[in-house]
Amino acid sequence: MSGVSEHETIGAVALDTAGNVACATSTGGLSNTLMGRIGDTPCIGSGGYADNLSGAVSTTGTGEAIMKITLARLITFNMERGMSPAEAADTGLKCLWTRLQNTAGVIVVNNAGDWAAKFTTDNMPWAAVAGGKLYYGIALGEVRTSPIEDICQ
Ligand SMILES: NC(=O)C[C@H](N)C(=O)O
Repeated sequence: MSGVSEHETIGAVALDTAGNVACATSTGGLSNTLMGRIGDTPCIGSGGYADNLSGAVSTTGTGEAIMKITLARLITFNMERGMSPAEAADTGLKCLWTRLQNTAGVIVVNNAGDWAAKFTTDNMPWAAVAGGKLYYGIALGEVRTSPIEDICQ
């Protein structure tokens, strides 16, 4: 992310065989913030949100902006209204830019197993496993695939 020092935020979203979705987000926060700053990561609806009715989201970016629009909840709300994970993520990230001129990255899975990794930052390392395949990338538009067996040796 341009101009912002990050400390390795890691997120995960998952769907199990019983139809349950889950999200997890961990972060070292941002540099040069006030002592005691909490940030968005532990705030439900901002750093992450999961609801079996729609799907799960994990976010990374500037916590103050993400919290102002409760980005993770906004994306699940978009899915509740019928959007795919990719559309819901793009719409949420567009809102973050339009309202606050801020960028972020998100990973999303819905309760049907469709998923998306979207970001408006310069890049975001991401990976997904679905249908026996590994998908991964870093740069905008980069989607590489490899058979799951290749990484399970
Ligand atoms: N890189 C990050 O995701 C930082 C985190 N969202 C925070 O503001 O604390």
